[in-house]
Amino acid sequence: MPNTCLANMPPMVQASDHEDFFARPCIWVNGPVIVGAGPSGLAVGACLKEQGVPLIILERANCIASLWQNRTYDRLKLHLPKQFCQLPNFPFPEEFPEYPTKYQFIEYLESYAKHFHISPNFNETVQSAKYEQTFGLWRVQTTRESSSNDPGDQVEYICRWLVVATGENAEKVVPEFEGLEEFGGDVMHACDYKSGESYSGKRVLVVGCGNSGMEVSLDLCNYNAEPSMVARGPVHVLPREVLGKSTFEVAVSLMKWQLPLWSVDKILLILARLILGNVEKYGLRRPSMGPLQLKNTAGKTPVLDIGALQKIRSGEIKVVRGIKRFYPGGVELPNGEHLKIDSVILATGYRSNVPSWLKENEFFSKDGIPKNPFPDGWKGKAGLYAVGFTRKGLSGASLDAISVAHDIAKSWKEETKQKRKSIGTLHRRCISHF
Ligand SMILES: Cc1cc2nc3c(=O)[nH]c(=O)nc-3n(C[C@H](O)[C@H](O)[C@H](O)COP(=O)(O)OP(=O)(O)OC[C@H]3O[C@@H](n4cnc5c(N)ncnc54)[C@H](O)[C@@H]3O)c2cc1C
Ligand SMILES: NC(=O)C1=CN([C@@H]2O[C@H](COP(=O)(O)OP(=O)(O)OC[C@H]3O[C@@H](n4cnc5c(N)ncnc54)[C@H](OP(=O)(O)O)[C@@H]3O)[C@@H](O)[C@H]2O)C=CC1
Ligand SMILES: O=C(O)C(=O)Cc1c[nH]c2ccccc12
Repeated sequence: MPNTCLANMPPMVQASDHEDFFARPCIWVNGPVIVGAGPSGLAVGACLKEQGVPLIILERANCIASLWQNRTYDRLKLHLPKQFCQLPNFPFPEEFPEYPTKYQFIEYLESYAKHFHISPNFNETVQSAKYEQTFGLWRVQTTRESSSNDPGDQVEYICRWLVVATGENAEKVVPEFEGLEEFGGDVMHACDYKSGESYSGKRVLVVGCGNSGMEVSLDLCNYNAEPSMVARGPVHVLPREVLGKSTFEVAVSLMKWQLPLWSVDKILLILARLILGNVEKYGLRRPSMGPLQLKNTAGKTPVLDIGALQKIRSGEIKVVRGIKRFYPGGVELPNGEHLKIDSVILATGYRSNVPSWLKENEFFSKDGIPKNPFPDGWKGKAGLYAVGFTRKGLSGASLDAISVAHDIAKSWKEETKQKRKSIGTLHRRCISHF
């Protein structure tokens, strides 16, 4: 851990917090604290290291990229071409296919961390982060777990810069449904789904028709299960490729020509209609706003079809309009129809967890996403930064990481030069308290 020191009571302690401070060891970090070791945390860590800035990364899981390692299904592949998914200053290996598998992506991220000598503090969950105006410093409180039945050590970090890299998909969304407790079959969220192997011959209700709902339904078909997919609201389905070129790349090229977003959307929808036909006749209603505008404004990702639509056309995936209530062994739909089902998979999406731990409400909205949209959502006040909340996937995270690291490096260099003396004093006080 670079440039840190331990103390059990730093000088900026406030009266009301005395009890807390005595209980927690306190660690001074001469550089930013980064929360989260997913692609965003790794990318900003790498960019900071390149500029000689010391940092620490706190990660609640026991590995890097825990979303990819622990919360995704076996057959997942990146659905944007690899050039849009690589992190700064370290390309994908040439032999990787255009759409790397999740295992290849994880391998890439592991070598990324190794290349930049990034070693996060694992099993350490940030419980709260608060700016102390009086001292101009952040207090970041964590729980460190050494085993699953360990209540955990409480630790506090003090730093000048805080980088939030906990992701747009930090927590699963689990809606409530009438009667689900009485249903009796197994119910899981898509983040716990690995493969359709154990569902062979089973009738499965997949709730949600985003990329997860579509791909889980497709995977279930491939294992001879019988999925019914709930498409409650409208959804954009686009082909992953247009005449052999990725649809995403086509959109990016059109935007480089300075075409307005709505006209790029129009072109994408015409291409989708030519390639996929009218998907509305299968129960997949299109939103009134175009796919890219909807992604930018509401964060709703269009489905990039990798084969589910063919299974919908053939009737192997049944599309249903909604859920009225569950009962033992079945579900009633809003039109009064009843389906017998064995299992339920909730592909109902994810949310940010920032409001649960960051004590701040100016920069982040109540949904835990920066209030200012891309490209202005990476810098808050008082040394607060966000990486990976752009609604632009991995390419947005990389752009944020470069901006954030550049900005922190600049002020770190200025402030450490100026404040070497006062930090030295704090250092000595920390050490003297140890
Ligand atoms: C199934 C799936 C497939 C996807 N495919 C693509 C794709 O092909 N292309 C693309 O561009 N995007 C894709 N995405 C979007 C995805 O969010 C990004 O690719 C990427 O994972 C975002 O990286 P991140 O580091 O911002 O967030 P995450 O990968 O979610 O990493 C955040 C990390 O923060 C940690 N964390 C959270 N809270 C705390 C806390 N309080 N204390 C400490 N640590 C904490 C988490 O454990 C996690 O490891 C996909 C998302 C999903 C769910
Ligand atoms: N291969 C890949 O790269 C993949 C990428 N991903 C990405 O992961 C992210 C998350 O995707 P995903 O998990 O699909 O989540 P999304 O948020 O995209 O989709 C959630 C779905 O659940 C539905 N839903 C939510 N609540 C209810 C409810 N109470 N009743 C009925 N339906 C409900 C939503 O419907 P409504 O619209 O009506 O609210 C929507 O269809 C996206 O960015 C996606 O692109 C996911 C899988 C694969
Ligand atoms: O797959 C995801 O979740 C992404 O966020 C990738 C992505 C970023 N911008 C897009 C626009 C259209 C489709 C996917 C994406």
